[in-house]
Amino acid sequence: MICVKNLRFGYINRLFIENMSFDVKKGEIFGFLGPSGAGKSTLQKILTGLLMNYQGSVKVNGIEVKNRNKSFYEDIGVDFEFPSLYEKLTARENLAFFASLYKKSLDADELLKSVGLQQDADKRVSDFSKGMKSRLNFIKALIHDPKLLFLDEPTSGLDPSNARRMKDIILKQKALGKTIVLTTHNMYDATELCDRVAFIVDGSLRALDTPHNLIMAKGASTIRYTYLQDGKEKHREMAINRTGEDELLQKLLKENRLLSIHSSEPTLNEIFVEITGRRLE
Ligand SMILES: Nc1ncnc2c1ncn2[C@@H]1O[C@H](COP(=O)(O)OP(=O)(O)OP(=O)(O)O)[C@@H](O)[C@H]1O
Repeated sequence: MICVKNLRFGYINRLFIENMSFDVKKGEIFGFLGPSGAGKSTLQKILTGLLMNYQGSVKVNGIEVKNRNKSFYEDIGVDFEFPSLYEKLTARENLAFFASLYKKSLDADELLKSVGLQQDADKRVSDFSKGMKSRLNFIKALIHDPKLLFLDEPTSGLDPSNARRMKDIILKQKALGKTIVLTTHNMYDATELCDRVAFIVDGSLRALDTPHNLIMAKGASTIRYTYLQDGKEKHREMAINRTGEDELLQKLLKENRLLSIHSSEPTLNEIFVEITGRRLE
């Protein structure tokens, strides 16, 4: 769906992105994960044809982005971080306007309902809260039923229940066969939503794999168990792949003396720090 080869790009004289290559497959949720200023939005802008003076090849839907024409956007939905809505129009009027720019359009009421804005459909956007605007901006990206969605920080600024609603819609879009490219600094979102994530730092791609592989490649998970000894609660921690060698654990299991046992994997955040030497926040 997306094929980037030897991409090079700079805002001024100096190259910011040097020789980056990656593919995004049809039907996957692909995440750019990185700290502020890493280049996530820059990449999104290149992929969506907003920054055209790149070198190398960037093909989206089979089209070299530099040579895009108007129909390029028929199959692309974009929800970038700052809402781009007409404040004097109502939510419904905004959707009708944006739908008129495309050949195809979905039912506006259904979309408004999906993000809990059905009661606010006829209110002016100027009277919307930040979270309401961001939900409307999100369905604006879906109005023409695009095959490919670009989302910039889709859950940022949303309360937990609306963030959940947004993530469910993203997963539903994937189930419909859509390809989704999203940026985030939120490792929980990346772990939950993304089939594959690219770690981006200072305009370069430092790792690219499934969240599970990235986590598992960096050593075994640990287990922590608690038991009673001489009337006192004690605990012990060890690598999950060494449990067979732990005589105490075998003994406690045999004597039914374990009080609790937990496993803990490193988080994607810890892996990010280990690979890139940088924190996500
Ligand atoms: N229009 C521009 N002109 C010059 N430099 C820019 C421009 N836009 C972004 N940059 C620089 O490019 C770098 C990457 O910015 P970008 O917005 O892509 O980062 P990001 O990873 O999306 O950050 P955030 O998570 O804060 O949105 C930063 O150093 C930024 O200052």
